[in-house]
Amino acid sequence: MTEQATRIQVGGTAGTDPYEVLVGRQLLGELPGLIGEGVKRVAVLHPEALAATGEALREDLAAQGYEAIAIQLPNAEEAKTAEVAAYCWKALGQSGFTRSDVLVGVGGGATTDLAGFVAATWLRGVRWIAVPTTVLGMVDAAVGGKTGINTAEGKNLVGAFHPPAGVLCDLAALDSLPVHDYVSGLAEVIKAGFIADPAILDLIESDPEAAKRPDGAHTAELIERAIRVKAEVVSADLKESGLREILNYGHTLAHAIEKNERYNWRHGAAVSVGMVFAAELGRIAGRLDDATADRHRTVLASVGLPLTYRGDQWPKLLETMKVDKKSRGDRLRFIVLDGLAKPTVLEGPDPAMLLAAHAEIAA
Ligand SMILES: NC(=O)c1ccc[n+]([C@@H]2O[C@H](COP(=O)([O-])OP(=O)(O)OC[C@H]3O[C@@H](n4cnc5c(N)ncnc54)[C@H](O)[C@@H]3O)[C@@H](O)[C@H]2O)c1
Ligand SMILES: O=C(O)C(=O)C[C@@H](O)[C@H](O)[C@H](O)COP(=O)(O)O
Ligand SMILES: [Zn+2]
Repeated sequence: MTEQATRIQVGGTAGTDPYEVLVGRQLLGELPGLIGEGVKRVAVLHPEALAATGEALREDLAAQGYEAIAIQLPNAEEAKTAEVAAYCWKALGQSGFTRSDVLVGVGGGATTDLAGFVAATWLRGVRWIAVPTTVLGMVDAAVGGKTGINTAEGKNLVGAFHPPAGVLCDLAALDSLPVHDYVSGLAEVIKAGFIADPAILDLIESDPEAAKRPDGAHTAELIERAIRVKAEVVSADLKESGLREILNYGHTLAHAIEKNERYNWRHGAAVSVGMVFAAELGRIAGRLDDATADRHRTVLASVGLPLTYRGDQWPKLLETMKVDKKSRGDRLRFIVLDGLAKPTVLEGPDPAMLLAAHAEIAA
């Protein structure tokens, strides 16, 4: 039975279909309503780590009369490849998936990015539902319709905007999440704090140890606040023609670090270093006050997120950053802060400025 859940609406403006993000416990009772009428087949895409969850969900859907299949994906970033997408297309083709059938992505951000991408591309777009099972998936990846895969040249370079029909954030899923992954997700929560909702930072600073636990006093509030930040931004600018770029705070360097580490760093850990870099860039550009720049280090370190990266890698990182999606021609663009919760774009910063900011994160 579905317990009382918090419902956050996304979209519904500028011609986009509205959908809801539900946050609570035991939410799977909501799934049939989201799957909708006249659906014959449902595919459950899940990572290896959630094999039992994926199979249980498949059995549940089969018991409800759907032709349900489970498609197991590799864990984490290994799922976000053209080969894995092709494997899914083959499974859907062999099962006769039509435009009236539905995909469900159950897992972390890597799983929902891949599941959403397969849904966006199969028959040029079928309905999909996100069931995020990590902090990061709940507060960021499953919301907003950015789907995609990586290529040899970099992170998320191929993808589509294809919003889900609904997002079910069952907080009970977080109980099995390794602490390393839990903390990684906090980087995106903290990002939401710096770009839009400083109350998030106050809550984490009030008890950093509790912030690292699913049973922490403020867990639900932190997750809901971060979702609201994301929902508001993507509702105003689904396709990133302007405002949505603020969600990329810290990501220009983060994606370059992830690629450089062959995706052995979690996304959130890289975003943590990327935000320290962006804060220094803002400070050096004369936009961000010292106290807010320093606060990045203290709040990120308080939950155990990294602040530095290997100093000898700068030329490679700079090269990779050139293919960041915010770049225009040869001009690099960064999200920086003009002050707390005042994100803005820094266009084509001087190379010396970038080097100086890099010196502040170089280990
Ligand atoms: N589309 C977007 O808007 C958006 C936003 C932010 C991040 N992302 C993407 O999200 C990805 C990172 O997502 P993530 O941090 O959730 O990592 P992840 O999806 O790689 O998951 C981390 C690990 O945890 C396992 N896992 C997932 N849920 C679990 C659970 N409940 N219990 C035990 N293990 C579990 C996974 O199988 C994986 O091994 C990156 O690829 C990033 O680019 C996308
Ligand atoms: O939703 C967005 O927009 C974001 O930028 C959120 C980011 O946290 C997320 O990592 C996103 O996948 C990055 O997108 P990209 O366009 O830089 O690949
Ligand atoms: Zn991110």
